Amino acid sequence: MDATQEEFAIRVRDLVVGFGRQTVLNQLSLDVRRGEILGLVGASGGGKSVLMRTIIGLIPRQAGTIEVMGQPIGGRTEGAATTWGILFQQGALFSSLTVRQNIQFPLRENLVLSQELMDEIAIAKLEMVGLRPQDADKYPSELSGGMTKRAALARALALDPPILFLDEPTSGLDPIAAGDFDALIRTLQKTLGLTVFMVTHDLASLTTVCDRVAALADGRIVAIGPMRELLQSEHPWVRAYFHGKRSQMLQHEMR
Ligand SMILES: Nc1ncnc2c1ncn2[C@@H]1O[C@H](COP(=O)(O)OP(=O)(O)OP(=O)(O)O)[C@@H](O)[C@H]1O
Repeated sequence: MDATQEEFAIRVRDLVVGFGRQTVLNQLSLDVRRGEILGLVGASGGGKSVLMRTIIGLIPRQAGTIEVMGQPIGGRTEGAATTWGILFQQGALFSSLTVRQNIQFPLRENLVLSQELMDEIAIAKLEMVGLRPQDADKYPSELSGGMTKRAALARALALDPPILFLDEPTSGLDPIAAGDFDALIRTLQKTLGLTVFMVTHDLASLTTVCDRVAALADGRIVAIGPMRELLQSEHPWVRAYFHGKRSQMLQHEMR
């Protein structure tokens, strides 16, 4: 592995993705450094989820290259979605399975382990995300929003992935639960050395946990850097996003 491969967890070059006549990502390039938490912002419908799903290998691309942990991602990467840690915005857990069974799902799909070992792993992952062992037997309908996110995170961590992909992880949580979840992500990133790729609209998350923020507009990354640099960006969409009335109000509150 050369030095560049060691430095970057994800490298995207000249990526083109579209559906029918619509081009969603147009010659997009992006580097995610190993061990960083990168926040991705962009207009609604701008292509954030499409970018994440294309990197994971769930959506085919029309052009460009993608490397994850030094490995080129093919047009159709099978299995990546189960071996990397992914927290989708919706459909986080299988409703007919208990929390324990949900966490064990990727283990069963990818490994051959004894039930005893799988039970031990499930409890260890639950503790890692701040849930109690007795939560293992609950069904998703018996969990609060915050607990659901944590259980989904435990499942995402089941196979000890080097990268976590999070799609709006704090959406639907109250500010306290969202803050707790951000703190958890930060702790996991530090203790496990994870790289985190996070799509979010949450200004508090962007400010408090992201090492860098990338802004997606017109199908490309138009600005990338620490939040203080993004706030200085001259790009019209980035300015409108961070200096619009709502953002200003929040930033003022956060001071
Ligand atoms: N499977 C698909 N087939 C056709 N069009 C799609 C598909 N997935 C996404 N799109 C289109 O691609 C565009 C980008 O969608 P995407 O979900 O990535 O937006 P987003 O930036 O994540 O938005 P939001 O912040 O609202 O979640 C939209 O116009 C959407 O309709």
